[in-house]
Amino acid sequence: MYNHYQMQSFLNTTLEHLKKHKLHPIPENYKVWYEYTCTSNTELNEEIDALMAQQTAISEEICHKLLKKYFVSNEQKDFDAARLAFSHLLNVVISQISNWSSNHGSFCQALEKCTQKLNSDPSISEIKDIITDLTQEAKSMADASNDINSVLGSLNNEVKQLRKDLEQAGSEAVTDSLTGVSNRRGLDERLRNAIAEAQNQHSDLSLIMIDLDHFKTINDSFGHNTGDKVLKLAASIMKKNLRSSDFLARYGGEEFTVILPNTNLKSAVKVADHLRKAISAKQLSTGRNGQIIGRLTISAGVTQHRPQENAETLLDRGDKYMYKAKHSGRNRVISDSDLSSY
Ligand SMILES: Nc1nc2c(ncn2[C@@H]2O[C@H](COP(=O)(O)OP(=O)(O)OP(=O)(O)O)[C@@H](O)[C@H]2O)c(=O)[nH]1
Repeated sequence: MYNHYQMQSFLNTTLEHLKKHKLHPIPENYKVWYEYTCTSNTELNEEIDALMAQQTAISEEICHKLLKKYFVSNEQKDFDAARLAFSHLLNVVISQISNWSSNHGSFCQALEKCTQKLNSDPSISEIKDIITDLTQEAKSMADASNDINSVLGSLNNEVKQLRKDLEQAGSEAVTDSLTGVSNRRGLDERLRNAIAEAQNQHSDLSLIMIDLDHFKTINDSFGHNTGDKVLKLAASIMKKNLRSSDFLARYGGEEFTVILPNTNLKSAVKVADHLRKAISAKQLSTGRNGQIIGRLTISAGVTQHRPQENAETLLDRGDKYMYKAKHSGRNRVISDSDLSSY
């Protein structure tokens, strides 16, 4: 375990490397150079040293390759660790800023002392000394202030940029790149929180599992690109037809999940049926030559959270109802009230 000063020095050195190689301070680049600075991975250090010895510029691309090569075995775990290390080091920067601020405060105190001496009826030679001290203090304070202000300014910008990159990386990690709605990871996080809230507040919580019907036929008949567009369209129709408190996620493939906080089963069934109608209302055609795709339908399983139940059981039950809706002919909604034995 590193102490505060070691971490501080790793931070400075890592940032220097990023600056020297003109790399964006994003978590991935940070991970590579932080590991290099800590010399915790001999092979990585040897490879970077060899590249630098050949005068090879360590570009974003090389950083990405190094990241994949040395940390790919458990990418998610490493990425999370990098995010944690990053957050921790941001706190170190913030504490550095506050240290500098308190130094700045002590310069002001020294100045106040000189003023007090001047007010205590000093002799002419004492006044001369005070004036000399005062001039020196004022000069060094001005110098220090300039230095501190410029360091504070650049550090502040650095921190803001790092935080922005970190937030962006965090939000990318929970967003499905095709549809723009939450991905499975984001869903898991949100569902855990929604269950905890429902349990603490004794409130209702329902869930809808949705699967697009015969989606393979769209891909097979019109191509994968058209399939992708249909997926995006389905997600955007659903998003438009949900309240802002509801949470839509792409569960995977052509399956979506909606979390509905403060919603009982009856209302959730109405929402699912509303989504089903909204999606099938649109006659779809391909963009280029306007070939008719037809109407898209969905099968949905709706279930309400039961006391003490975890996310996995809730999702499983919603999934079972959704498959039941498929097997009962598709384009329909099946819920707890239809299948109480599940
Ligand atoms: N275009 C596209 N297709 C996807 C994506 N993810 C999954 N698919 C396709 O979705 C199709 C799902 O097919 P199936 O599981 O057989 O289901 P289905 O054809 O919708 O039939 P039912 O669910 O039984 O109504 C597969 O062909 C997948 O390749 C994606 O991101 N883009």
